[in-house]
Amino acid sequence: MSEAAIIDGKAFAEGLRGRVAEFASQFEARAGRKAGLAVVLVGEDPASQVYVRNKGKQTVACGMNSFEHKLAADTGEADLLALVEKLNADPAVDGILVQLPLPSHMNEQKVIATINPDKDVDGFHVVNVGRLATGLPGFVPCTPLGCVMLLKDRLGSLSGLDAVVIGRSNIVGKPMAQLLTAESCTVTVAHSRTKDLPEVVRRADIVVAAVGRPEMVKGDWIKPGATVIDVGINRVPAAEEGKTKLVGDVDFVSASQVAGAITPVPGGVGPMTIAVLLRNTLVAAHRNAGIVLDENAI
Ligand SMILES: Nc1nc2c(c(=O)[nH]1)N[C@@H](CN(C=O)c1ccc(C(=O)N[C@@H](CCC(=O)O)C(=O)O)cc1)CN2
Repeated sequence: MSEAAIIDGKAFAEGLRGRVAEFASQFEARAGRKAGLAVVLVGEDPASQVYVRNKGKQTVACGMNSFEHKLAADTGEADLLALVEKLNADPAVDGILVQLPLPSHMNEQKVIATINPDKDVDGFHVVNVGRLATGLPGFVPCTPLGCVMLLKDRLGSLSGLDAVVIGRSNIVGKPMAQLLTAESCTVTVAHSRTKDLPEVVRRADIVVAAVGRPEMVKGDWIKPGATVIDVGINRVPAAEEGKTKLVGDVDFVSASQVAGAITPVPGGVGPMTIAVLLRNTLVAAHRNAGIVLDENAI
């Protein structure tokens, strides 16, 4: 059996950002203003700080406005809600994203529910969750939409394929299952209580691992030739004393001996998250300005 093809999410994300930049420039010419994304960070979580910095840089690089709001970790929930309301009312802001996780004294659901669904470029608001579930146009969470883009780029049509999604989070597992169902896959959602998980995974043409457990999915769980999408980003100790490294939820070394194609970590799904966020922001800008956009062209 030959080694799996590597699905290069970093390169795909770069191409997507290039298309966003082209359409962003056309939007500016037609609307007389740039599309704008507001990102709110509460606290000093180091990983979140990096993600927010990268979001700002990539937004500007695509020719859109970036509005960053950094709040102290002890900010009251009411103050965060007031900021979100202000951004809802700001016509320069097309997309609003509150970086997760929030400090434990804040109610994430309440904060997300305060975002105007038509500016909710994360696709986390229940209105957008409902739109996705019923096939209405809305916003789809960035990571699962990025996974589907990679899958369609690799496989073309997904129709009739057996897919297993491991993990049932609101951010990845559940929307992923709905997107794959919309692509006419036969979808199984597996989780910590699934009986004989390796056997369930072995039936799948497409495996999406989003469970948050380092290298849990082993090569002998994978059907030969299957496409494996690894959403996990786990920091673990490296061989060298005192160092760490990133690994996914899939044991890459054994899985890549069996799979037909696989996303690496880093450089697979991760870079798609921000690229899709920029795409969603541009879509929001067109909808908010009443300008028609062929959303499939981006
Ligand atoms: N409001 C949101 N919060 C969070 C989201 C989200 O989509 N919306 N997702 C994650 C974090 N995230 C973006 O916010 C994100 C995660 C990972 C990457 C990425 O490019 N990962 C790289 C590795 C980066 C590294 O070296 O640490 C990769 O996998 O190649 C981008 C964005 C949680 N919060």
